[in-house]
Amino acid sequence: MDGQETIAAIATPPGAGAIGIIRISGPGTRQIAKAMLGDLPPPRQASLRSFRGETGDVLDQGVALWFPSPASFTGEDLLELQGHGGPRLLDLVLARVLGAGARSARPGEFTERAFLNGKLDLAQAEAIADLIQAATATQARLASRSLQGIFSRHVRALVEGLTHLRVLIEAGLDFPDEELDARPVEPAAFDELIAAAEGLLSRTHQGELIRDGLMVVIAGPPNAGKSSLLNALVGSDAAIVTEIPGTTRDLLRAEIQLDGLPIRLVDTAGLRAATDPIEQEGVRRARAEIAQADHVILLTDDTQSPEAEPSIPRDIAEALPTGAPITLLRNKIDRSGRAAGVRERADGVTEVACSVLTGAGMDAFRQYLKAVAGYQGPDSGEFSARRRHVDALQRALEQLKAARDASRIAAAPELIAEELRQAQASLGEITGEVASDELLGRIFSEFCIGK
Ligand SMILES: Nc1nc2c(ncn2[C@@H]2O[C@H](COP(=O)(O)OP(=O)(O)OP(=O)(O)O)[C@@H](O)[C@H]2O)c(=O)[nH]1
Ligand SMILES: [K+]
Ligand SMILES: [Mg+2]
Repeated sequence: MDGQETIAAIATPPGAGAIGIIRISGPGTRQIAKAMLGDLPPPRQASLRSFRGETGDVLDQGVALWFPSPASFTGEDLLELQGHGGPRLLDLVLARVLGAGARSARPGEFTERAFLNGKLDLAQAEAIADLIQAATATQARLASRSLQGIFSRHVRALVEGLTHLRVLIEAGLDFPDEELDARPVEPAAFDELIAAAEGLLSRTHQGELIRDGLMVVIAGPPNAGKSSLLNALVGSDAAIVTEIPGTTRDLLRAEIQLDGLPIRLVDTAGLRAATDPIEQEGVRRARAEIAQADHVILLTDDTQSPEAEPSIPRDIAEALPTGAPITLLRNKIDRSGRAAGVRERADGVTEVACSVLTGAGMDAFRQYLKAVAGYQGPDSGEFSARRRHVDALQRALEQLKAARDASRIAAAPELIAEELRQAQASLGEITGEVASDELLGRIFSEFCIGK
């Protein structure tokens, strides 16, 4: 983006409100300010002004805030007009600004310019969107910390350590004849960096869990008690429960929080070879959800086969995304007589025995859900993070380990240097030093207009 165009947008939410704010940024802002306000207000001071139309008529009166470049949010000349919050009035004032040479801003374009002008890095820019979209107090608190640059500082510290290693290794490449320090960098030199990367990855994962949570799909044969489980977790009669098998056909979604961990629950149609076309479609949808789940809870009715060790059907196990756990929940133990609890079987399957109806074993099940996700509680979060941050850190960690392995077998220093260079590039994706236009487009299009 060239930053040559001047952009404008209404920055306050749609609808009537006490105050409505219009934001203008870019090289034409100064001209627009003079045309509409009569003069350029003193920088960074609230100034009462009339906002004038093309013929000099007063459209509104309010506070004008003038931030000359570079000391502004975007780094460009920026003007904020704070007038009355009537939607028609705001449209009028915006039309006037556009008529004076600005164009409508795209979603997130102000923040994108702030990023491109070095006012904040990419992780901080994402934190702005997270702050605005935060649904819980914890999410807001962590997004605010990311916006303050707490996450970015951790990433930068890692990059610094990495750069130090690169300098040592690449110096050897550039001056191979100098005998002074021709000894290869010890593998131990990588260990500290790898430990730091592992620590940051774990904290980033907590931040991602608190921001995005996970999707848990409740599946199993008809009448196992899937909808009853959804209702018990939600704490209300969200789903229809009857003793008739095949009650649920549509997918039913509900969001819950376990101790600050957001969980998107999906109740599904009972899995069986249905003849009814509506139920068939329900089963098809259930399978499609399983294929996208972060965790599948497979219910069985324990009164049906209390003696057997129920197995996980192969087709279900294979439909799951790689790495997503599947848990067997033996329900209705109030009637089968089994003791409540969580146990890991010899074949590696984790089994939860509980009664959704009486609540026996349900607390242990809730604890188990958190533990499987690796969630350490609301206080474990230090900053907000996204999936792409976790992925980038994971890649950097693998590249660091590859560099250490290469140094262990005394591989060519070029190889070690290349792994380190790639690790640094992975970390650079988080803060945006390395970012494709496609990635930027994806990130900023999620913003609201005027931000
Ligand atoms: N005794 C007992 N009955 C239960 C328990 N959980 C559910 N039920 C009963 O089992 C029956 C079926 O429950 P649902 O929740 O509708 O089962 P479902 O798996 O959603 O069934 P479909 O939607 O038809 O596939 C209902 O009569 C429930 O009251 C339990 O823990 N103990
Ligand atoms: K049912
Ligand atoms: Mg149901």
